[in-house]
Amino acid sequence: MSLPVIAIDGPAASGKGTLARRVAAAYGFAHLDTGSLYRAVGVLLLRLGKDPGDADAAAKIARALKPDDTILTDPDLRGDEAAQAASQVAVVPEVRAALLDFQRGFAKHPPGDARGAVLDGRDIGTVICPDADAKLFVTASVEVRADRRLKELQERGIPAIPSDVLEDMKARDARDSQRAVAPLRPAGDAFVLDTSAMNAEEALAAAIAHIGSKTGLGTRR
Ligand SMILES: Nc1ncnc2c1ncn2[C@@H]1O[C@H](COP(=O)(O)OP(=O)(O)OP(=O)(O)O)[C@@H](O)[C@H]1O
Ligand SMILES: Nc1ccn([C@@H]2O[C@H](COP(=O)(O)O)[C@@H](O)[C@H]2O)c(=O)n1
Repeated sequence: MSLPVIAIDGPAASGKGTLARRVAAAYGFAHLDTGSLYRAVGVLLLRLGKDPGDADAAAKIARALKPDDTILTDPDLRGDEAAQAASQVAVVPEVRAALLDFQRGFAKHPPGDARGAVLDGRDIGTVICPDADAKLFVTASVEVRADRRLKELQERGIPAIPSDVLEDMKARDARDSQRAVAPLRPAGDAFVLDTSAMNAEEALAAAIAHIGSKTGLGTRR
């Protein structure tokens, strides 16, 4: 019998990662942040001194990526350089193809004794898990998202110029939603959750209400 899968997609800093972690904890599911896979490919490419636009080198790295590779938890993945490199390697069809089995493997056989899987990214509901039991598309206005990212950077002690953060966010949105392969868009059957005026608790409550209505699943507490 297959285990339940929840797909959570959305643009940068929409809060999908925060929501995915909380949904996974609420249901006792394993969570995969699929952005970290693209970030890992981007960072490894930069460390080899290659250009993030080098499609052949990026595809080779993506094919070799394994679930227990230490790069997947490397703090360098969280930086803006990694985010920009990730969105460049993410346009390469061979990179996306190489990471497909990794993600579907996680959804089908989540690690440990997890009772299901939550995957967050850009194409989970449309490409990776089109048969997911529930799909959410988390969004917020680009200004709200840039403000969240700015606060996050400030909390980490990283200096940032507000207008640069907003422009970077717009550039990544454009690259992610306009690429030819697996562009960022809500699946036809996704529940669109605009968190512009919601805090993380309110977003979680709305997500749980939707997941419950679609699947009949109850949370652990
Ligand atoms: N509903 C919310 N209200 C306010 N802040 C939020 C909300 N959800 C998340 N945040 C904060 O916004 C920032 C971005 O959230 P998060 O990392 O979850 O976004 P993301 O969509 O996964 O981003 P990315 O795609 O860039 O990894 C974090 O600092 C997080 O704590
Ligand atoms: N399913 C996915 C996940 C991510 N990407 C690309 O990676 C970049 C970084 O993702 P974050 O979620 O960590 O911000 C993102 O901008 C996408 O270009 C993807 O294509 N598909």
